[in-house]
Amino acid sequence: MPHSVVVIGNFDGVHQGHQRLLQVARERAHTLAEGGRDLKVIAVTLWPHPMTVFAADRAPRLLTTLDDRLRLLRHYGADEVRVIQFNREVASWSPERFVDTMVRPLNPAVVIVGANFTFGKGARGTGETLRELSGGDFEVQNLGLVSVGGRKTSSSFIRRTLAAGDVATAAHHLGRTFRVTGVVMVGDQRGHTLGFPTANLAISAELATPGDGVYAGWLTPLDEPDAEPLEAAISVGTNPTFDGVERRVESYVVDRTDLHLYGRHIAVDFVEHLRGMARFHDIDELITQMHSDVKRTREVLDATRPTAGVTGAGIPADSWSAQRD
Ligand SMILES: Cc1cc2nc3c(=O)[nH]c(=O)nc-3n(C[C@H](O)[C@H](O)[C@H](O)COP(=O)(O)O)c2cc1C
Ligand SMILES: Nc1ncnc2c1ncn2[C@@H]1O[C@H](COP(=O)(O)OP(=O)(O)O)[C@@H](O)[C@H]1O
Repeated sequence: MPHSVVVIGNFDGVHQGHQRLLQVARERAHTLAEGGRDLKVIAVTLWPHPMTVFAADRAPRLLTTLDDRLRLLRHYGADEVRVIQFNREVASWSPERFVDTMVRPLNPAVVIVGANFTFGKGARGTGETLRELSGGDFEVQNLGLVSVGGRKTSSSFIRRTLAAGDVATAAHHLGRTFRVTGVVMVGDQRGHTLGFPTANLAISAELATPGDGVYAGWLTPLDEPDAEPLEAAISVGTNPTFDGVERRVESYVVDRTDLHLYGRHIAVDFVEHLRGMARFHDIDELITQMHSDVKRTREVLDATRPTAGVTGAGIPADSWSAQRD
């Protein structure tokens, strides 16, 4: 069996730190080429998130689905992804057993992990443990955490910035805009009356969503090959003006009246936070505010327009949540 380059992690969000790991893995795979061929880069990831197994009520809302995680890991450099189904049994493995079962069979020449990586029972194993357990059979490369704008990139930091509505900072750490996907649901049928029809997505209990507020972003139909991202003013919340109870992501595609989006699979990419969600006592005030949101949306997006063939998230359409239906 030829050697491989292995990267291990949760990889939630496949953020800039994860991307760096994959980039270094690709470089090593090239330098260590055997018989004129780069070694295979294998990403090993855990699913579900370990916290789901130990304290489901404290499990984080994830930045992407498993499906998108796999797609993104491949996009950023993995040739192959191995998913370890995480459960109490796997969690109880000693670091030795973890390495013997999950790492050695991949015949790594080098294993690359991030500085905050832990594994094995009680998360006792670290990069250093991995090095001791290698017995010199493979090299262990322990990478420092990537920082963006003076803050260390981590999935939990990105989750916090999203919860606070700071989608621009989340995007800097993700290396692309934060994206929510889903099938357009029927809402309260009020949007058309207000002059702002919105494509509504239900909010998943398992996945992260930006905090309540109004955002500028992009709506991309995923079930239409080569669909261009459309400018959108996005509202996240319960529509407090109308005493709504259900939290939703509602996107108004700027200046379009010809869209039929019910039942369509779409992606919504968040570019910038415009304001907090407000409760208006007069509907005309809401409408006036929405006009100004749309104006601001145009200004923000004109400055960040993605290039052709690239999704609103800033990466090629076929690498990211593409045409799944
Ligand atoms: C750009 C934008 C801004 C919005 N801002 C608010 C707001 O501040 N307060 C509020 O209650 N609803 C807000 N909404 C949500 C509207 O109330 C909602 O889209 C409307 O009630 C239509 O709901 P429906 O899609 O279920 O028919 C906003 C929607 C958009 C598109
Ligand atoms: N510019 C647009 N942006 C978003 N959706 C639009 C637009 N134009 C038409 N639509 C369609 O209108 C529907 C939303 O209408 P709306 O009155 O807001 O009802 P709902 O309460 O179901 O959201 C969307 O699902 C979509 O099919």
